[in-house]
Amino acid sequence: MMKLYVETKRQVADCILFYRLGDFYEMFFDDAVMVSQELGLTLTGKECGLPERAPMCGVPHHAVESYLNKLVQNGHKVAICEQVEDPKKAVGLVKREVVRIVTPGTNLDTDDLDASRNNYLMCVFCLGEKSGIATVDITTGTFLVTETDSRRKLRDEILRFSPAEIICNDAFELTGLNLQEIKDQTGATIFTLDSTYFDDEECRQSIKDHFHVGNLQGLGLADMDAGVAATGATLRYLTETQKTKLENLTTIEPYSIGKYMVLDSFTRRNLELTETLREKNRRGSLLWVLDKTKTAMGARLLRSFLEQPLVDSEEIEARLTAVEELNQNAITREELREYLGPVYDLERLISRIAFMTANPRDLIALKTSLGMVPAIKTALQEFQSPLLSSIREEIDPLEDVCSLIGKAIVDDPPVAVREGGFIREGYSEEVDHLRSAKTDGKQWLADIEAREKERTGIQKMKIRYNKVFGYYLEIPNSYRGEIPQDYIRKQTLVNAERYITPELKKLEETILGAQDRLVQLEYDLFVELRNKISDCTLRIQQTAKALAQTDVFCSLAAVAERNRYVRPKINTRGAIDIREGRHPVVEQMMSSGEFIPNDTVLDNHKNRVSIITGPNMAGKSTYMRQSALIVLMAQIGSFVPARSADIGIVDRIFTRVGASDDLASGQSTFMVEMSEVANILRQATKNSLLILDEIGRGTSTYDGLSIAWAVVEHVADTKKLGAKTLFATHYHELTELEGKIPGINNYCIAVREKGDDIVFLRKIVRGGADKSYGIQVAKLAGVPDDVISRAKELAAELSDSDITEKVQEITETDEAERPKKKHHKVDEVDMNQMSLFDTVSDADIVRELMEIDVSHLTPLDALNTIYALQNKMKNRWSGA
Ligand SMILES: Nc1ncnc2c1ncn2[C@@H]1O[C@H](COP(=O)(O)OP(=O)(O)OP(=O)(O)O)[C@@H](O)[C@H]1O
Repeated sequence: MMKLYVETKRQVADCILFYRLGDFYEMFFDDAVMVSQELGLTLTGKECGLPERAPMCGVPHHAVESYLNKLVQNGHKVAICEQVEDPKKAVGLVKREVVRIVTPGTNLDTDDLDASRNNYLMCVFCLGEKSGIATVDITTGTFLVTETDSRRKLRDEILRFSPAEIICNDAFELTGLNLQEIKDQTGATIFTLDSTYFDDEECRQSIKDHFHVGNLQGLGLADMDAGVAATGATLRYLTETQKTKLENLTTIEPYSIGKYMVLDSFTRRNLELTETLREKNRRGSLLWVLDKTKTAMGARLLRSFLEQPLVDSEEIEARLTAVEELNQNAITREELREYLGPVYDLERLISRIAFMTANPRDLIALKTSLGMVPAIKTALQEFQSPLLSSIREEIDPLEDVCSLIGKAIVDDPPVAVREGGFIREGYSEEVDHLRSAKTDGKQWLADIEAREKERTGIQKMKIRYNKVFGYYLEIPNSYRGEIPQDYIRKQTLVNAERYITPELKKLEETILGAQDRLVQLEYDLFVELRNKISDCTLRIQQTAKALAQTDVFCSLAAVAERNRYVRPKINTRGAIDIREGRHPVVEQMMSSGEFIPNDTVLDNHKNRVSIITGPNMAGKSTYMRQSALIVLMAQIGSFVPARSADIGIVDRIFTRVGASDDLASGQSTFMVEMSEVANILRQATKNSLLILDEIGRGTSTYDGLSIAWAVVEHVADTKKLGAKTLFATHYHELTELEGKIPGINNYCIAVREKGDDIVFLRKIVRGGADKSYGIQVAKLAGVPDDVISRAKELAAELSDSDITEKVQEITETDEAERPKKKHHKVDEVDMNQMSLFDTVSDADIVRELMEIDVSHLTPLDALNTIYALQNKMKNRWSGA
């Protein structure tokens, strides 16, 4: 046995080998040591003909999937070796072979996967500057392919898909991409394949064979040499690991990277698109606000919308029109959402069917889901927009498949296909007969006994059973002369004789073999049915896709209605004009008070760069992120949180927000900040939107200010970059640039001084703030009083020698040429806003206090809320 094991292990040297022996899967040698360490299993030894016993550990076969999943999640490949029938030998003879290889990107055990995200395997083929990227999710049948000439875009694509596994040629490691960063950010395991996987001719042939086409033109792959290599290698890798036909990969979708807005991983993270920056929670992300989908397919599609906003105005408008129609016809939309409720994950179900791992319950889930499809298709008739009409066209009611399952499988079947008991009565005569044999057998025997008594007149005959003869007729010796000729004598006892008849033996066979035959027959019928459904994979996949889209657009429309979003206008002039915009997440997370809306005006001319100043905690970051999120939402086809919004399409959004240490890569906070800045300045175009928050704060004041200054000059200069930019800073000196460089405007977030304290007004106004109020905010945060007083003393001393003078030297220009700077005394701004605070009553304040959901407040929000309430109270009593 050990010899066979060692031979098998040699074939799958890069895998952990799970070797089935009886009811256990066993591992030996290094595999055993590694698995025992990673899974905490006991390590024992086995005689192997060597002086030392072979290290060994094992897992019971019924629990193998969970052990296997853990290993795969840890980045291992696992090969399963089992006994299979040997077609070359006589029936019943078996051989051992590897039946399946499970890897992180090819794990089919969907129960252990997050339904709201894809499990991608990505194949990267690099040749010179070019890379072909094939991305596949075998649990859903998604298969995408693209090419790029840019390393940066390759990295962005990898990070965008966040694959569980990357397979590549050896040139990938030479691309200069930071593989550790890729592994850290995606959690992907990277395996390098040998060059034979990427052989051009073989790749072309395997693609043609798989998709049953004569040439690659029809698949859209004709001009994609690198894409073809990546696709061909993917098909070979999947065939080798799955050891079966890849029936659910029915289509391949070539796409161009330029079709989508570029969002690098920092931006996705900083804007908290799918999870929050710190806790990595879904709650608090944009996805959390927008995802009111009813199906797992819809949830996955919406996530991919967020990760790849569009740049084509027609496509964006088409989505917006669909959302608008669903928004206006709320009754039918809610009807649709109700119909979508019972729809299971059709994409994953059909993959399980194609890979022959689906059980009877999966088929019932499919039937339940398909049962909703005709109603969804009918409801969609109410909508006329081109996108919703084409979605309706794509939906196949699949009534044939639904009724086939309905006729064949009972409504509440057992999970295990080997237990039987799931074929519906009336579907197969034989099944019905075998079932009756089990339950009606006794009656059949009684009927025979009665009939034979009648026929022979032997009233004392009895049908009995023993293990030696099975069923027999026992007749007392006194009737010996009346025994019919067709009775076959089997045994003579002292007082009686035992007989059998052909009829009795046949019945015995039926009764005794019924259970085994029934289970086998039900299994065969199930496999036949599963294969029939598998033939409909493409139809089911197309319908699933259409249902996922319906779900996403309904969700966007429902969220728009619930949160009072408006349809944005889309323009290609590059002008962004958001009136009374709100932060989609912060406004949902607020447990008390109202979110204060703000305007954003940016264009490619007079309003290119906004320098935003204001105290800490004033709301600068919130304002900048909300502007970026509104642009992004518009470009995925969503309504936006604003009174009105005119959005000039941007090709990229870049953010540099806050300080983030990257200790793992040995980089300091400032180093990380500067590499992000460098990346932005190199990658951004004049059609990009830049969100730069406190550039340069991670170093000394002079250096920081100089860097921030130079960056502003660079982004504002149309000869250099000229990108639309929101730039928040505590360097008030930067406000000097307004009027000096065209396109730069100062804004500040207003606060009001109240004695020694400040009131946050959250309103953005033109002009620069003239004070930073850092000490007041420190006081708010609970810094001890003596430290605060000392800080005030020092601030008074330092103000005389502050760097403003220095800056004025640098910026010395003809004052007459400069437009008058609009420095606001914050006390003067927005008095309307302030009166809001002054007119509340005690009862209002108490009510507001009572309504606070303390369990959902962060400490900072709590502090803010208490402070706001306290101020209202102070205002009231000082006014009284
Ligand atoms: N428009 C608004 N309406 C209501 N609350 C707001 C608004 N803007 C911001 N806030 C609240 O103020 C808090 C602080 O905002 P934010 O972090 O944007 O301030 P900041 O000016 O960037 O601070 P810092 O300079 O210290 O980074 C937010 O957590 C949010 O709860």
